[in-house]
Amino acid sequence: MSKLDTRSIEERLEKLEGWEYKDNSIHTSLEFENFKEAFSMMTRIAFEAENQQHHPEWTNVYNTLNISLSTHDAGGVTEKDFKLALAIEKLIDA
Ligand SMILES: C[C@H](O)[C@H](O)[C@H]1CNC2=NC(N)=NC(=O)C2=N1
Repeated sequence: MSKLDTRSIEERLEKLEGWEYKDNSIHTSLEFENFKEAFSMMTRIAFEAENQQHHPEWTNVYNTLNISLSTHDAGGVTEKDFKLALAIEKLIDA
């Protein structure tokens, strides 16, 4: 999977509300009602990540979740990151 250039990353980001490109990754920040809701969503995302064999870098503090996606093997952002980001958006909207 080859690394996408900045222009194609920005183009794809137009369809992903709340995501931005910085530090060679795409990022989002989510806020939930409480810790249980945040961790429940992390569990759902974890199963999806395992299915895709593509995994987030993330931090959780109480009700907040910060997610960064990049493809380590490619040294940047690839289609794999957008595939996982879209799946995360679907889980959030579900
Ligand atoms: C062999 C295995 O599929 C690879 O190590 C995968 C696992 N999950 C991964 N996740 C992410 N975010 N980037 C990778 O390059 C990556 N590589």
